[in-house]
Amino acid sequence: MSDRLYIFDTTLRDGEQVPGCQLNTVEKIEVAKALEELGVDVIEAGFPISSPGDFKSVVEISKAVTWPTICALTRAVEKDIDVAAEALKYAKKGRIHTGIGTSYYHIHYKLNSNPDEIIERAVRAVKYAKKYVEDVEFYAEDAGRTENEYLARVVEAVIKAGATVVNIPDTTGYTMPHEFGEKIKYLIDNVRGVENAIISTHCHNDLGMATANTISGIINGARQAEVTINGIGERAGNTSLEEVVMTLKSRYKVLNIDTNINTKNIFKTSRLVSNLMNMPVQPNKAIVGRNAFAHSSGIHQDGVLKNRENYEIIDPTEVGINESSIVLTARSGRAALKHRLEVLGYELTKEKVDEVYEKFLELADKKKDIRDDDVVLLVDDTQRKERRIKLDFLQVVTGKSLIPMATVRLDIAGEKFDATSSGNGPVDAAIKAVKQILKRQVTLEEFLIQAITKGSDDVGKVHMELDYDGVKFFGFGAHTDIITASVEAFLDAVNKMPVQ
Ligand SMILES: CC(=O)SCCNC(=O)CCNC(=O)[C@H](O)C(C)(C)COP(=O)(O)OP(=O)(O)OC[C@H]1O[C@@H](n2cnc3c(N)ncnc32)[C@H](O)[C@@H]1OP(=O)(O)O
Ligand SMILES: CC(C)C(=O)C(=O)O
Repeated sequence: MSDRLYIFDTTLRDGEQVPGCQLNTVEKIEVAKALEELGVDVIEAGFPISSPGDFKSVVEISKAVTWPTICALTRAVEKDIDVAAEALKYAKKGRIHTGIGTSYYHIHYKLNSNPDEIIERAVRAVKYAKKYVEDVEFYAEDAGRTENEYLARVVEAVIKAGATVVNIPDTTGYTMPHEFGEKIKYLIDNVRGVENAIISTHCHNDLGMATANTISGIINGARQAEVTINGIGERAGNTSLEEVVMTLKSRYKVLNIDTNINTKNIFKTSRLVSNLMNMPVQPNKAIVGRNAFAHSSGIHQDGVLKNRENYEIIDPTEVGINESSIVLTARSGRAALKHRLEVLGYELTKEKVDEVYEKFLELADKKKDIRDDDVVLLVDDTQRKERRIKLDFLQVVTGKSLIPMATVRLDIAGEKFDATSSGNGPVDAAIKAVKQILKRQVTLEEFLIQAITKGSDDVGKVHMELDYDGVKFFGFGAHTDIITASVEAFLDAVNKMPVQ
């Protein structure tokens, strides 16, 4: 039979401690409702004594949320507990989360106390909170750096005092997975009455091991994990909800542990939190980062297109992402390009794909990522080769305090023609040189240049409208060099005119 892990979300408390991530009450309610929809068991809604705004948020979240337990944080201080209890009065299921530091540092340098006095304060706080609510969670702050024998004494005492959940935080993110796992196992094996409480993990990510430590704690008997969306939280952050949940889901056969999380809501909740808190998700963040299901190198893309599971351990739809993405870069191969062409509606022969691929590599070496627009332009560009009048060569001299000059060589039905011209700008000089060769009376009626995306490495798109003998001809060109794009657009229109 499988075991159940309770998910305790502290995005609205530990996550919200991050500078710049503070939310107002309305925003907090929106996040709380999303967390409820996601299926978390406990929402830590705030630290009510800390400010009137946080107090109000805990009150309003308690009213707005239907079934998850609403938790409020306190110190081992009676006034904190009174205020938390007051804030939780509308919660259908309320929990007070109280606690105190237990490491040598915290006892001596933060609390100016001693180990026995800390146990007394811990017990007093739990008993005091029990006057208000049945569900009392105790945290042994900095448990990660607390000696196991002493920690076991603290845990035993608070469970005896009535704690229903005991949180073993690695507050400073100091432990390694084997140490954290051993700590949890030590408590499970040595604390009398441990079966009367749930042991919880609350790991910070200072050494990048928050998720590994949490999983190690779970393997060793913890049955509640304290997590945040996107792993946000004090300093380097907390354990991320999505990483823990998807580890349990992906490695179910080994771990045999369930959660109540509706994983299909993970991505949208991640984006909601990121947007409301102005906290971008790093692109390579596991599960929810922009690149978590994006494949950019040719060998991987080919593998994914043959069978997604060659390079993906999670089906992106399981976390609410529509599909894996194949990102075209200079490291992509023909399989990826062909796939993109097909998505865009092009069925090209192998030879044609090879031709487009060569152009694609030239462009991809200049431009960081290739978008659909670029691919369309590349196909158009290879078709351009079949035209009667082609641009063979273009050289432009331009700059501040210089007269712009352009030299153009055109290939007209296999014969080469050169011309040089000045102009009031480099485009004007180039078009004048082209006109010298063509000797046609064409008028440029409209000229539009656009950058397709955003970077200075972008492809410039040029649209032109020419008038020849009272008839309009439209031309289109695209290139990372806008003067080349302009000449190509001009020639595109000219190629559509009747042959002289
Ligand atoms: C590890 C964590 O993430 S814990 C949660 C951290 N979150 C926050 O701190 C946000 C909310 N905090 C606050 O709003 C304020 O710090 C308050 C309201 C709690 C206290 O404010 P102040 O009374 O001005 O105290 P201040 O913040 O300067 O110092 C904290 C005091 O609490 C004591 N303290 C710290 N933790 C605990 C605890 N768990 N139990 C009892 N006392 C504690 C400190 O020793 C210090 O006491 P001292 O002034 O006698 O030395
Ligand atoms: C208050 C506790 C649970 C905490 O946030 C920590 O120790 O990191």
